[in-house]
Amino acid sequence: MVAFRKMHGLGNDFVVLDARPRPLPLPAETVRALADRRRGVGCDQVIVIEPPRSPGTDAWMTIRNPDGSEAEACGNATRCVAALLMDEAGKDRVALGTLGGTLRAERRPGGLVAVDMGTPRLAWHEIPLAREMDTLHLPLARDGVSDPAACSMGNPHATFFVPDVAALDIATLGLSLEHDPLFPARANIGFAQVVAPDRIRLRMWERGAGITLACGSGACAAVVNAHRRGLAGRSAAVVLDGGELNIAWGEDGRVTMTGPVAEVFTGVIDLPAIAEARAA
Ligand SMILES: N[C@H](CCC[C@H](N)C(=O)O)C(=O)O
Repeated sequence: MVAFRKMHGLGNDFVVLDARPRPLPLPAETVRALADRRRGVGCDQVIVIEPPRSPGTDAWMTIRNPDGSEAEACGNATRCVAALLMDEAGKDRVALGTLGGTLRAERRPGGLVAVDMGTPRLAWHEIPLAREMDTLHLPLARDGVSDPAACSMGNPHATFFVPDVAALDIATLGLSLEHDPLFPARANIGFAQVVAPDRIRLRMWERGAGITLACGSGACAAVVNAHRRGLAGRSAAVVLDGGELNIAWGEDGRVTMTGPVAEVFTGVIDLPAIAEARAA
């Protein structure tokens, strides 16, 4: 049996496992079973805390999508795991190693957590895209949306700017765009309505997960891409279905994301058993 914590950031929810005491091999079918909202615990991502892999970091964080794929970044989960580690150690700041780089987090008033999400990667091959092009204007369109901007926060993001996010069929658009051949590693798809230079309404289709109530890296990408397009300032409140994140793209090039965290319940689970039961 393995203990887990159920956490979320603005409703973007996670099953958090702790593999620091001992390795926790997670084959794709086990991740899919854990994330299954009817036959498992249910979550948007499975997060595994592992021993640190580089000096100066407190732990390593592995991010798995419900389809079993691994992601390089997860802003909302980073806040949750950072809060967990700070509470555990009685510290006010921690550093987490991820595939997307080292992320430093610290407590903010009101139970909020701020994460330095690093510098966005803006070149076509860093997103990555299938061929050389201007990442500010991608030749991509579907019903009613076109001309997105792209950047990477460690994970790939395309942001479409639209007049009314409520009018879009995100499920249909998102599924098709995530798998467009322009994105050799697929992509997270954001639909952003710039309400004001410091306020963006954002709905997300996440790579490997589908529609989520919030996406931290997606919120960072939306502010970066909006600013690059001259549509917003360097900081903005990003209003997602699940609530608001504060995003600031500093003059130093680094993006800071600030938002809440929540732990809902804990439990124990037999990982091999749920994978077998789901496969039955
Ligand atoms: N689906 C994303 C990972 C989770 C990102 C999101 N939950 C966040 O808060 O950043 C990807 O495959 O890149």
